[in-house]
Amino acid sequence: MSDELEYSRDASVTDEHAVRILEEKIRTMQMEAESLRKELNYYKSEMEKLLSPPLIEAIVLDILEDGRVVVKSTSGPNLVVNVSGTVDFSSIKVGRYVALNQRGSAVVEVLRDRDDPLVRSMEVVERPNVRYQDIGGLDQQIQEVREVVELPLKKPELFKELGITPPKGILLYGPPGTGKTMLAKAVATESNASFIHVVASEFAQKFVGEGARVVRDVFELARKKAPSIVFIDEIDAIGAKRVDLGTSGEREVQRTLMQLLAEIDGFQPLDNVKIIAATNRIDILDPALLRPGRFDRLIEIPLPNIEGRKQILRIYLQKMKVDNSVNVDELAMMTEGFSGADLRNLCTEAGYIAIRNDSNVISMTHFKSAIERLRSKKLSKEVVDRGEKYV
Ligand SMILES: Nc1ncnc2c1ncn2[C@@H]1O[C@H](COP(=O)(O)OP(=O)(O)OP(=O)(O)O)[C@@H](O)[C@H]1O
Repeated sequence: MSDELEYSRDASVTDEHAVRILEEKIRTMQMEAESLRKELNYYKSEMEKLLSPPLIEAIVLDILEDGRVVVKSTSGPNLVVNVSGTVDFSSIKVGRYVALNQRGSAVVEVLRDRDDPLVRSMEVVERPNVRYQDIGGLDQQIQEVREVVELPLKKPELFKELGITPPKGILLYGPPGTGKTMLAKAVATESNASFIHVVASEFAQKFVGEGARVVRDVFELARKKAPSIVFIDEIDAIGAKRVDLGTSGEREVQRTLMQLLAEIDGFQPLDNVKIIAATNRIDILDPALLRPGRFDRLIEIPLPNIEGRKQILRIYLQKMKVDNSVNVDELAMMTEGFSGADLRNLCTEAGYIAIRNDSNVISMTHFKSAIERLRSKKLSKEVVDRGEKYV
């Protein structure tokens, strides 16, 4: 091969390499340009936001037939305004917060519904459908709740006549999954009362700065829906013993608790609103909650004993297709330490095992496998709860 040929091959390899490098550079720069373009758009839109005039917040009071609405601006008079064509008219409702343009002449935006989070963490059931007979192993507790909640709601005159005051609030305490919520719902059903279910831990978290207002709203609703039962689950989230109130979060929880106490104190024992609270941690509750006239009737809802477990199992088994091998007494003996919720899960699990085994009826063998499975699940959960899990 001549020197000349060798040189020209070398030159063409070098050129190819240079082209590849240049192409790579172009690609990188194109990507940079794209990202700079995005950044530019972001800053442009931020600048627009800063320069745009502020809107006026208002609440809708009425919707007129001609398509205009009456609003009350949060700091001013009532106004009759038009609704901008960009707004979905069907989303405008009385009581909804909207934004008016700067001149205050038209609704230009419908704002997030303020009540949304409240509604989400508060369930209102006009008539729950849990009955006393759906609850197993709590006969004595049911009896007590009937006397102190159901009877005063149904027959207040009886108490007036005899001159006795029933408790305004009762506290159900005991381990998770033992039927506290069920019991509260059942009293509401049997007393023909509305059931307002609030989870205290949720509103302590969700309503930063608004806990006290939410408590007020809950009780206002309870009065409107009376006869009613306000069920406050996990009350320890707002009713734990006072800590040193160093942080604003602690002060907030404290304000929520004070409002709750004020609401309870505002009721008369024979008003047709009753408060049932529930906790797994009675040991940490603020004694202020347990003073006479507040939650002064404490009812323990323990894990079911063997008789209780039999009763609960019977409730669930009667709805299931089981064969003759299934022995309730034996199952109750094998499930020491199980809560009502665990027993319900056991029945469901046994059903799944039967399905997996192509069986159209549930047998004792299915139950035994389900117990094994649930026991090991419970065990690993306990380990995790105690923080003993190795990672
Ligand atoms: N005593 C019981 N009888 C029948 N079913 C029960 C019983 N206890 C619990 N269950 C079943 O377990 C489910 C959960 O129970 P529930 O919510 O009432 O427990 P809880 O004590 O309120 O628990 P938590 O403290 O976790 O809120 C119920 O919906 C029901 O299916």
